[in-house]
Amino acid sequence: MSQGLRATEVDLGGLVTVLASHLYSTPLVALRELVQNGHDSLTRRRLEDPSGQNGGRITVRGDRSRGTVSVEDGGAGLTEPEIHAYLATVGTGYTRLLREVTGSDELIGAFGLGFLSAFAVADEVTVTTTSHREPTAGHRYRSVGGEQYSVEPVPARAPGTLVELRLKAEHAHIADEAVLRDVLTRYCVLLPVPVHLGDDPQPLNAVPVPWRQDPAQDQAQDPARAQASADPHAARMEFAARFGRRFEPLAAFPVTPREGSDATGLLWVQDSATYGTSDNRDLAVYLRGMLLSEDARDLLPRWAGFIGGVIESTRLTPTASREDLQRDDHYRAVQEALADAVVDGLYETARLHPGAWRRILARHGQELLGAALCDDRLFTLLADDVPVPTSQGDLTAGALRAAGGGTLHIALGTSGGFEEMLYRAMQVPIARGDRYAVLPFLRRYGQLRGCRVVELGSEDGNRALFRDADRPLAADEAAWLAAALADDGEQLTPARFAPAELPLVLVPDREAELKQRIEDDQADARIPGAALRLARAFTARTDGSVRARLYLNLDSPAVRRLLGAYRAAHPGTATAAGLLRSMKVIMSAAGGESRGDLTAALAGLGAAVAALTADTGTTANTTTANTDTSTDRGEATA
Ligand SMILES: Nc1ncnc2c1ncn2[C@@H]1O[C@H](COP(=O)(O)OP(=O)(O)OP(=O)(O)O)[C@@H](O)[C@H]1O
Repeated sequence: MSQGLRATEVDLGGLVTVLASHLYSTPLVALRELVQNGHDSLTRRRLEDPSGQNGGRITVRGDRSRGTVSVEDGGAGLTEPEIHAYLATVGTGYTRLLREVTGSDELIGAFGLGFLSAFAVADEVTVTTTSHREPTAGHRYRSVGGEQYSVEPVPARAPGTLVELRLKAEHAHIADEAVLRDVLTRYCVLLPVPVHLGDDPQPLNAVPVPWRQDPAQDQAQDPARAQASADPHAARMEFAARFGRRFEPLAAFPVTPREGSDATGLLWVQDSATYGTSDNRDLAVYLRGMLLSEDARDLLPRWAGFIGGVIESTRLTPTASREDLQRDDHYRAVQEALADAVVDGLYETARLHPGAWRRILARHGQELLGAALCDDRLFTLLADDVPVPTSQGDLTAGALRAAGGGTLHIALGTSGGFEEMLYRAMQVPIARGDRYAVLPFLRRYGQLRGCRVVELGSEDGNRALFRDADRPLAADEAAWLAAALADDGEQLTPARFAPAELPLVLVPDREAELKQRIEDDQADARIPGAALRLARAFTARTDGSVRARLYLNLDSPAVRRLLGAYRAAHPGTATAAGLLRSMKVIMSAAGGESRGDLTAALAGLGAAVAALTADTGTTANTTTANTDTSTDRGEATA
């Protein structure tokens, strides 16, 4: 076996295909790479010939009928040896060498790969170029597929380069002006050189970049920019409105360098009706003016689903495709800086732009509740402002507390049911603890402001609301009431509560409900094992046999009369009890709690009305009918 060193073979054809077609997520990236080469070439020319032409531009043209796109620059151009050494050599570029020599951080290219992406969209690529160092010589590079190429002399042109693509049939749409405008506006918005589409005299990237504005310099150079930098808030809003494709901005605030992060840019609150679980984070990252990542949402905090933005940073390291970022220390530093910038920006908005702040609270209330729990400063900012959904519409925690006489009332169930009715009767708003983040937010608010929190549906909460009856009922009375009023799984609990007009309240045991749901979900195998074990640990103390507590209000005149009638063996006792029971079942059905037999309850109601309006002679029959209904359910009767 040979021990000598051998050269690794490269299958150039395969490599070109991989690089051209699989490195980038979208073939449109080819446009970005060609515009970037134009920019670097203009920069090269300025660095090599500082006294020469100033400015320079890039022009992109599309011709749908011919199926071509061209990118032209007035930059440094290439000599023939440079064509061979840099343009046609994969992995080598003059741009990187130039950066190393000059230390310029304006140059974008680094890998010597970008040009190959032209072959992802084009069958044939032609490059016609004249170097500013040899202004009398012209060269034309031509390649079909990228694997082989030719270079021939052509008449000299003004220094610079014209790259022409003959598009593959499947990419012919790229030549459409609308497509080019859309893609290039986004790619080039931060490029310092003007990029023109066709003969349009207005560059695609003419929008003033608010975080790059220097009032003194702008005043000297451009009145429009000077105006923009005089009103930074208006300039930010305009940039955000133009850039944010999906949503209108409600407020925009700057990203500034801070410890470990050089990121600058703009963040804005999107005017989208988002919900707790929606993630509309939208962040574009630019490196030296070129779009690097269209969707860098992970740089934004997870809770900031309503934030859009643009940042630029020279410390974030791109992957070779320049579409994603290395997850290194700088990445994490920028993540922290952006979280701070969002919180600072929200503070600034609350302080300086109350109208916008109100709209943000109204639009993103639910998400902000969750966000407040993830960030202490945000919690402090939002604690008294953010709306909480309640039975009386959205209220701030402070208003909820004031209306509850200093207590925050929170329902744990999903529907109003009797709980809500109780509170309606008391005219106390009750927070919807089943909604996203409401319960933990209010618990924390209660701690912060030192106020009582009653969670209705939990044992503790119920105890706080329904005072124990001070004198227990006689055993036979309690047993009779339970039989006459409670359905299966309901535990009758004599109590005292306001308002006195309310005779009874059925409060489902939310923990038992949860247990039931977990068992059902498990039957459907929807809960993964680990989650199920956790949930079970939580519901272990609930045996599940008591699904609801039926609180009987001993302060209620109706209940007192009923007990008096029972003690006096009044003939209407069973009718009256049946009426209350029917009312309970009907109301819980109306509240979305299907407990008890609704049909029997409705029939019971009819029977009671009949009994109450009957002649004395027929009362006994009706009472018997009601008694029969009870017996059918296997319960004791009076
Ligand atoms: N329009 C142009 N004008 C002058 N030189 C060019 C032009 N386009 C490409 N080149 C030369 O060809 C080289 C290779 O270009 P290519 O786009 O493949 O890589 P790059 O720009 O150097 O790096 P990257 O892969 O990071 O974009 C460049 O470094 C530059 O020297």
